[in-house]
Amino acid sequence: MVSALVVRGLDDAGLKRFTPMFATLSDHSFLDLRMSDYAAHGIVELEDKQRLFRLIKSLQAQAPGQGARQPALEKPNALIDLDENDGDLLSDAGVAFQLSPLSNLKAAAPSAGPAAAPAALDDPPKIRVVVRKRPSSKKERERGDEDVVDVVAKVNTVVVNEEKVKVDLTKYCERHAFKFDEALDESVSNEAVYQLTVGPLVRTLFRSGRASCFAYGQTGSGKTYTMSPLPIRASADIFTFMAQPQHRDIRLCVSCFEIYGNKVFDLLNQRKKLNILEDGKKKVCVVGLKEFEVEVVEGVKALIEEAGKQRSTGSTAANSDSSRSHSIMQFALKRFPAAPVPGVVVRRGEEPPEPKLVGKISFIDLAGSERGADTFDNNRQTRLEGAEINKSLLALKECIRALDSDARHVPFRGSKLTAVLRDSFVGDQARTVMIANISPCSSSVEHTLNTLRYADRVKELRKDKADRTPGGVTPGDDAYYAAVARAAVPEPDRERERERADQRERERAVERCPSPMKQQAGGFARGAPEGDGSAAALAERHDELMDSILLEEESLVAFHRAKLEEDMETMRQEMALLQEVDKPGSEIDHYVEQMAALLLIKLQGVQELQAKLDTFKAKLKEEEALSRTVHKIRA
Ligand SMILES: Nc1ncnc2c1ncn2[C@@H]1O[C@H](COP(=O)(O)OP(=O)(O)OP(=O)(O)O)[C@@H](O)[C@H]1O
Repeated sequence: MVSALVVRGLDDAGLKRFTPMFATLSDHSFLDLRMSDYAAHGIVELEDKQRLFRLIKSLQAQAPGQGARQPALEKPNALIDLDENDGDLLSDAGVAFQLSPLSNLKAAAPSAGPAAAPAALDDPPKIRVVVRKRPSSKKERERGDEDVVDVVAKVNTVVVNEEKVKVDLTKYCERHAFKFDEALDESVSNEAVYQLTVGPLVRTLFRSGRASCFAYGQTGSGKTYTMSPLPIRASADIFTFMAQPQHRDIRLCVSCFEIYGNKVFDLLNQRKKLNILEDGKKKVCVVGLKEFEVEVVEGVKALIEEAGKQRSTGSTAANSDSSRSHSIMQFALKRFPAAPVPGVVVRRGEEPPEPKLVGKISFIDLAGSERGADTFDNNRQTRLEGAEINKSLLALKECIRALDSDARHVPFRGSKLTAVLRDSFVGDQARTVMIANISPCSSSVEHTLNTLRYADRVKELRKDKADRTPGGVTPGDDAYYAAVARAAVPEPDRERERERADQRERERAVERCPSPMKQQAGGFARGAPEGDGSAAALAERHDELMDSILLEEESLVAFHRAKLEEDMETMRQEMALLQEVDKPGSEIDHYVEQMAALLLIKLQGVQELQAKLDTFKAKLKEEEALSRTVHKIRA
């Protein structure tokens, strides 16, 4: 007979009337029910099936040893109508932040709350890579855009069926299989996503944990849909922990900012531009970022809503509302010193100490991954943004790989994004979850493969390599998929492909360093392209140029600002000199000498600024010409 836990779960899921139908089952058999069994228990309506599926998933996710207990999933027939959810992210999030049926039960139990989670989740792995496939939309189905992605949840494998054409014009299907820590199909709810990703990280925050959760994928693959509910849901668990006596002095502080191009903006303070500085202890600070103390889930929800409104989007040739920025929401758990006793005067120098950071988690909704390729068409601004996106996604991958392989050096300086997330990548307490979002459609197959390759490479340095080797699939009812998962991509080919990509990345990384190699790139920028004039070679040179433009843009603006301050100082000295010369008995020789010195300073300043501007302008011109040439060759 099912336990009271399941009975309550059915009740909360709106399936109370079906409880008698499961009366003869044990909890174990209930959790192993497949969709084809539902009808035998009276569940025939689509909506009821969906509810039951989510309930089982949610209970499985929280059951001890859940990883091993996943039943083989059948391919659901587009249970979720994508269009019904369009534009309704926060209302979805609103549903998701309510505790799952199981969490409700836990909260009611004596050893309640997230603290009662299974021991296996007590020390989550350093990184987890999870893939989530979104359902196809009504529009996509209507235009016959086929679903080419199979998720074999039982073995956490994603299979992409890519249609190809031979030279004799016959069609064939190339299958690509990838294995991840978790492969989630279109029927998996946001609640289940939370339980499998961020949920286990929350407790670590109360033990000095530093966590980050990234949503990666092409535009429209479901990043925002996946990411928006996670902080809301996490805050519900955080508040439950905070209610425990040992955590009463801890408070939740929320901030949210955006990296757009290579600039940082506060999304909770009218998009105020922010600066990033590294202090003496190598701590990277986002200067002036506004932080809000929040006490209820609704508060977090309101802040997400506000940040969403402020998040900027740019228009591109391909998509008029694509997301071209990384948005980062941070939760800082801070321990506040006891409040001063009322009436007791605090003397100067005896102010209470600053609040102490206990734990931190960042939720990062990344820019559309395909935007990194926007480097040839469109206007210059879009090209520069594309280059910055490319650079940051590459740097991010390297940082996560370094974290996973316990590397001593974490290359967080590779981009603004990784620089601001530095503390998530260093130290024993750092934990990262990458959620790679994919579209099911045949029209997106190339981007889907790129996303899966990126996610695959993020985890490939893992020490426990056996854990990530494709295969190990038990033949049975999933024999077809098992065969595909093992045999689709021959391992030597994959190795060769990885080596080639590694080589390319290494070459680019060298170019980014301020070294003689870098100066060569600068030399190229000034001179005419030499040697190989093929599109690939030009594109590579264009990449280098973009990198140096991005770096120099910042230094040019900083130099201009510094010069302006110098000018103001010179002006003050000129004013003083003028006042002095007007006084009776002033020495004209002194005036002439001083004035000449000040003019020289001004002149040198203008010349230096002009030289920097000319160099920069030449690079812009060069970039423009090169991007047009590559675009033409490729068109
Ligand atoms: N798992 C899902 N279930 C149902 N609908 C989904 C799911 N994932 C995404 N969608 C829907 O797909 C559409 C695109 O999703 P979303 O806006 O999250 O994409 P995105 O990757 O954030 O795109 P962008 O990079 O442009 O911000 C939305 O209408 C969203 O509601």
